[in-house]
Amino acid sequence: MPEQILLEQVVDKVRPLIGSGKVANYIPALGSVDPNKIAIAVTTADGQTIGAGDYLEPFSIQSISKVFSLTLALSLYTEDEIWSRVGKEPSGQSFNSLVQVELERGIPRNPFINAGALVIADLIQARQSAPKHRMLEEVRKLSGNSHICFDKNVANSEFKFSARNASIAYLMKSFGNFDGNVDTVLKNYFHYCSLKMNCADLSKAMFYLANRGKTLQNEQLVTPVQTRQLNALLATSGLYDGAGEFAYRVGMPGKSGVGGGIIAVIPGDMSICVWSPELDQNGNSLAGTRMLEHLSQALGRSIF
Ligand SMILES: NC(=O)CC[C@H](N)C(=O)O
Repeated sequence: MPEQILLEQVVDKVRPLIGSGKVANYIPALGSVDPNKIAIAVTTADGQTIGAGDYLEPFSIQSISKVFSLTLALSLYTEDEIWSRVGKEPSGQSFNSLVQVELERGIPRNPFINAGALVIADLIQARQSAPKHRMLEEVRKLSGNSHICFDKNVANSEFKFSARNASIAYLMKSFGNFDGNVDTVLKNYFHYCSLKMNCADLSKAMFYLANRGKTLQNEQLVTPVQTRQLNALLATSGLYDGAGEFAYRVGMPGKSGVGGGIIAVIPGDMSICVWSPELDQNGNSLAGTRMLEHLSQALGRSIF
């Protein structure tokens, strides 16, 4: 199990990499984040959370929310209902690619690229009243932090510059794979992405992925088999077009977001969250990936 001192060493080792990536600015409200922030937090099998760096500072979780929405959809729909509308394969394309949706007739490759997450948000919208509020309640419960909020500024900024995501949704609609009102579903999806959480919150909230589906509060959120399946999808598609490189260097199921956060899991042992806002060319946190690589080497742990 990692000790506090190890987490501090990991942060110190990687800090010099700040300056070699690029903060996402295609969502204008994200562009103003301080690139010098760096953090790691780990929740271990005994339920303890430790952290180093800015691990109590909230950031925009962005696509990490796609893990929460898929988990939620699994509780609302049968497997067939979900997997007839979205695939389970790595995309090999950027996270917001439009061409693949056209070529594959409106069925997104997996639930972690934008097209797939929009289908999942469409499914949630069809079965839940107040989906934004319900998601907020869920993440507050999973992390034990009742102060978690949406960042309205980020959500509105994304909606204002939503041409690409709206195009993806309309293209899927043209193939009959999108039922709801596009603007309504986009607004829900952007709110999920705009959730502000810190590394400690996220490592706690993702604990169920390391604990056979049981949350820190000892609730069975998904079954042990579903947990294994979620981790398999995270290992193959959680880091977009960088999933192979991430598997090679880090060797854990993981999910990144363009806010610079990455969550990762060692099943049975721990859930981890790192944060550093500058991204690599695939849209994954550059120093964040490196922190996970150092941690996995120091612990001698990987799923492979
Ligand atoms: N990779 C990401 O984190 C992308 C999420 C972002 N909200 C988008 O839709 O573009």
